Amino acid sequence: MDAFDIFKKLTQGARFKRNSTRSENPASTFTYKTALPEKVKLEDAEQSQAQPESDEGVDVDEKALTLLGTITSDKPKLKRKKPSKLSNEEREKIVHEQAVNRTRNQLHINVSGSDIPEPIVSFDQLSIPTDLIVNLKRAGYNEPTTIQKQCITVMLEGRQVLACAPTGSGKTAAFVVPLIHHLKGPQRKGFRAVIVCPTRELARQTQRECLLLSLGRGFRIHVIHKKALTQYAPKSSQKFDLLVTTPNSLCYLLKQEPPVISLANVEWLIIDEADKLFETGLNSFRDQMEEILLACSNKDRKIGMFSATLTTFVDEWCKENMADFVRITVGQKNAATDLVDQQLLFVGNEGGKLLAFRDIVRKGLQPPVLVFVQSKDRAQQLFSELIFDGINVDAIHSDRTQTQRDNTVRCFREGKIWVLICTELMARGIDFKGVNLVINYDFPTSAISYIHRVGRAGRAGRSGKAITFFTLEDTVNVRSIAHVIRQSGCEVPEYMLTIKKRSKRKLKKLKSRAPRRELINTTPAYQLDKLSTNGRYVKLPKGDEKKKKKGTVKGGNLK
Ligand SMILES: Nc1ncnc2c1ncn2[C@@H]1O[C@H](COP(=O)(O)OP(=O)(O)OP(=O)(O)O)[C@@H](O)[C@H]1O
Repeated sequence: MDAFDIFKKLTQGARFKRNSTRSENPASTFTYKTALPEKVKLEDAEQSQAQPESDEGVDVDEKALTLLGTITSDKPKLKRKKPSKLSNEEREKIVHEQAVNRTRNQLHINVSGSDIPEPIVSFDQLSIPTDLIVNLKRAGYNEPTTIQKQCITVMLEGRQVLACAPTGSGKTAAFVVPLIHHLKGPQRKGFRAVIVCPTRELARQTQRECLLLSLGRGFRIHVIHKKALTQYAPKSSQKFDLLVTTPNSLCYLLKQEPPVISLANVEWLIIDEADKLFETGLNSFRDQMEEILLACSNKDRKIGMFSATLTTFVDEWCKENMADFVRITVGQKNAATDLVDQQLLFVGNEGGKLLAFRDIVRKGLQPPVLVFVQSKDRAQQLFSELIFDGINVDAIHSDRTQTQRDNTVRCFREGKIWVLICTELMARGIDFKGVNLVINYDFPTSAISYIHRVGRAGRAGRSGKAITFFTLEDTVNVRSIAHVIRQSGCEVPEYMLTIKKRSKRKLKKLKSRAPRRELINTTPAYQLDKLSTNGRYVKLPKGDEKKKKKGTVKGGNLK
């Protein structure tokens, strides 16, 4: 759709006087889009990065930008022929385009870019070798999900993409299938594709999906692990075709003198959870991403950006750095999945949270359940409380060793752990099959964080439930999340939507630092033998310590 089409749509039904400006394309006079810098450099962009969400959870200005983002005044002005002067071929083309647009509307697919291939209905329509189709079916993917319908065709044509689709909607396969198709088979030329993800757990999961969908092709797909970081040899990387990595691990290898890894042959760079990887602030990945982009020095390198939530910065960056890219959005941008029944629960104070949690357990817990807290200390504290409740519970966070993290994830996947307490580490991308319930024990610090947390349930078309606790202190932050919940079709009490807005500065502060909270602890003071100030260690009451040794106390193995 060009500027003229958009102007026509926006002014449908309006009458215009004949005047001297009639020959001009009126859309070109729109000034919604501010001029962009010559080249948006990663480090310059801090200023231009919009808040991921406004007070309402979704950036309204950003929406306007998306709608009008494709309008650029330097586009050649198209002279529209009168319908009567169109050739049959031209008329057929228009009818076809209208049919494709109708299909996209029905699927809630929004695209921008030029010459975008139409969405497929079934995998069989793809011009890819049958072994890939067989692998898809073997994985249980009988029909493409909405994002796959549009994204796979676009990427198969070698086009760069920026794709935003709800959590659990199959974005991974949407980029893995075209990648495998483009890489064809192993070539021993070193890495030709790199997938960057924010956590190692997600990298491992993506590696598994790559292996599953490329079965029979003989690809060597590598995830850099801690041991390999010290033993990595440039020669060994020649054997591999595809690298799935976190920015930290990859940059560690790139920084070695001499560098132990080369990305010069990379043809495709996939940035999963793009908004997270391009975020600014303390411990952000922005600098590493810049290094990685520079290291992928092949001039024909293509980029694919994926996430369930996107920021204006990512959008602007793509416009400036990715030639002829296609933007694909499925459903509403920055919205929570509508497959999850969401509820906000007022619990009064910190003590009320434990009562509410135990009440949920008493009414009947349907595992697997994920419980999100705001810090690793709180994960440990909650674990120490729940371990005596007779629930198979464990906790995962960045202070645990990689082996512990891997074991915990495996046990949770196998159903040996029913309740997994986790931090933001597990909020993005992780696909635990059939999570029935997500509990936000600690209120998320932003609407974006909320969207990803609740998105651990309601995946691949299944339904799920999310309960978010809030205390008196959290009340002022409820509004933005209440709007997200309402937007995804769930009910929220009217008063929550009208709570006084917080200033942008306060929201930004909250996003970077979660509020201080009381320790999670119900042990009476006289039994608190040694509770360290950071609440990390609660000495077990006497009898229980023995029980634990005997293995009669259910629970994980937090150290
Ligand atoms: N075509 C399909 N048919 C059935 N299931 C599918 C299909 N494609 C993907 N899935 C399944 O859907 C689930 C979610 O997929 P995936 O993890 O790729 O979602 P996502 O969109 O990347 O989510 P997130 O935004 O949370 O990272 C996975 O269990 C995957 O196996």
